[in-house]
Amino acid sequence: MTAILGAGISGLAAGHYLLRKTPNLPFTIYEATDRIGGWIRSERCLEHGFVFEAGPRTIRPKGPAASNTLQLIEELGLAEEVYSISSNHTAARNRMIYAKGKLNLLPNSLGGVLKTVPPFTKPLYFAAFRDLLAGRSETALNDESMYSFVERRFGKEIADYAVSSMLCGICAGNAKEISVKFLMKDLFEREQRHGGVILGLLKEALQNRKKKQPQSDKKSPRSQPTGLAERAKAENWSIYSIRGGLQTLPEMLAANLRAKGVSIVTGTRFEELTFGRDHVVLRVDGKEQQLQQLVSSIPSYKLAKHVQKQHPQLATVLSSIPFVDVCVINLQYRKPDLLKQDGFGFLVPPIENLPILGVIFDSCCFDMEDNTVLTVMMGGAWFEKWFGTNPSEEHLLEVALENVKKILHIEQRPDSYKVNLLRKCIPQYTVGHQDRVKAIRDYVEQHRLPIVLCGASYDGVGVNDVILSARTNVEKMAP
Ligand SMILES: Cc1cc2nc3c(=O)[nH]c(=O)nc-3n(C[C@H](O)[C@H](O)[C@H](O)COP(=O)(O)OP(=O)(O)OC[C@H]3O[C@@H](n4cnc5c(N)ncnc54)[C@H](O)[C@@H]3O)c2cc1C
Ligand SMILES: C=Cc1c2[nH]c(c1C)Cc1[nH]c(c(CCC(=O)O)c1C)Cc1[nH]c(c(C)c1CCC(=O)O)Cc1[nH]c(c(C)c1C=C)C2
Repeated sequence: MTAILGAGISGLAAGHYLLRKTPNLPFTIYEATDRIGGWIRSERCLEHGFVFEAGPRTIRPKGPAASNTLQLIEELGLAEEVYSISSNHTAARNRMIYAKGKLNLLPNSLGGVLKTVPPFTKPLYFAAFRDLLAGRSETALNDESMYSFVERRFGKEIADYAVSSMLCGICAGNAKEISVKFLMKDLFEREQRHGGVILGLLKEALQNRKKKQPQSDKKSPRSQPTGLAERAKAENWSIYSIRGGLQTLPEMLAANLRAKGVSIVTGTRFEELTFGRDHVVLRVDGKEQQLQQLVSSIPSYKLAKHVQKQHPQLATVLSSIPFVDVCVINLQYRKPDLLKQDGFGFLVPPIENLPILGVIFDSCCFDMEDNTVLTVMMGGAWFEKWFGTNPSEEHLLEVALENVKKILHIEQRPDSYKVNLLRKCIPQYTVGHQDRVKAIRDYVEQHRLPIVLCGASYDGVGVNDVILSARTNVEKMAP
């Protein structure tokens, strides 16, 4: 017997891959809340034709992890429900940052890199020169913060405006705390190896030319694009979602699993986890079950509580991965075209010292009939600084509306809104994260604990990453 803890997207994906690996092995998925999907939550207003997404709304189609998600979508028969946004759509081209009192379009072409574009005071290619001239870091580093790496190599402006905003828009995190390996592992390793990022890129390009080895020879079977991934490439998708909201994806996964006999139990809490030799005992709602293996897709800090008694050392590392709170406020105005500028939305760099992280222009990305729909995101690494520990919904809404008025000049009240306070929703891959995850997995292996870990706490925070994390870790399980 096997069980999966958590029915967020990673737990459900783990179920999908487990069923494929061992079709005759019975298993149950236990979910603590009364719904499936975890942070993926779409509230559909059929009457007025719009969707409020409380969590993720778009998925990236490029790269091996992305191809894996597209393959899953095809396997679930959802290919025709995909809603794609091509790279030349305004929602893909226009990403903005609010800085120095106005919205600034980020460069999306080579031309933009050659000119001086506000809020930057020099053309962006200057940053490449800076890296070439900066030389090697004085001491070899194992890890450092994203901010410190980018400031050292490319300068303070790039660190303050480009990288700090990008991190807000991916993990609601502080670039001064997040590990450079979270998004720039390759660049960091190039610097450590070659003494510079651009220098490393140039040297490697030369070496590759000498070897004349076609890249395609090196691809693993998993990264070979299949049907939908080929279509995404041919149609030049920038991002995509699913009609009716992203929640369709976990819903279809769950329906598919249930149709094949998998039991998904919601509203249940497992009380105790006891590891024995080659088995694990799970106590759920007063009943004990002996399992050969367990897949945990729940957040690391929650798992920590359950292993604390038997494995305090493991619990300490698990609970050392920090998480932040994000407030997501959806706003709907029953009037189209309230926005003066089309685009995906804007981010606010922390140096601006404003209480919002950014705003997504949902109705520019997706067809929302005659509505303007926006999502304001607030908090993250700065949640307590701005909102204390227990802010009221009214206060959060007023802060969001004040900033929408100030930045987007929308003065009217929304026709409908939803305030979602998502506690501990995004793990922070702070400096040392890679070593922490290695320590966790080494401990599990050395103590032969029959548990497999997947989900956002370990191998990446995007939807693609957590689905791939589920697949990779389930495929590694003993038969
Ligand atoms: C505001 C926001 C915006 C985002 N935007 C994007 C985006 O645009 N694109 C993108 O790719 N990604 C985005 N993400 C990230 C993505 O949504 C998450 O990484 C992903 O949904 C995490 O899935 P998961 O299954 O690992 O974890 P979760 O969704 O946290 O699922 C874990 C499940 O385990 C359950 N659980 C917890 N404890 C127990 C227990 N003791 N017993 C049983 N069950 C338990 C929980 O209730 C939950 O259902 C965003 C995330 C947030 C919060
Ligand atoms: C302001 C808060 C957040 C916004 N989105 C997220 C948060 C926390 C979460 C999120 N967004 C993206 C990912 C990663 C997906 C992946 O890599 O698989 C996550 C976890 C995608 C993303 N969104 C923005 C950027 C620059 C990225 C990186 C990938 C890409 O280029 O698509 C921009 C962006 N995010 C938010 C806003 C307001 C925004 C504005 C331009 C909100």
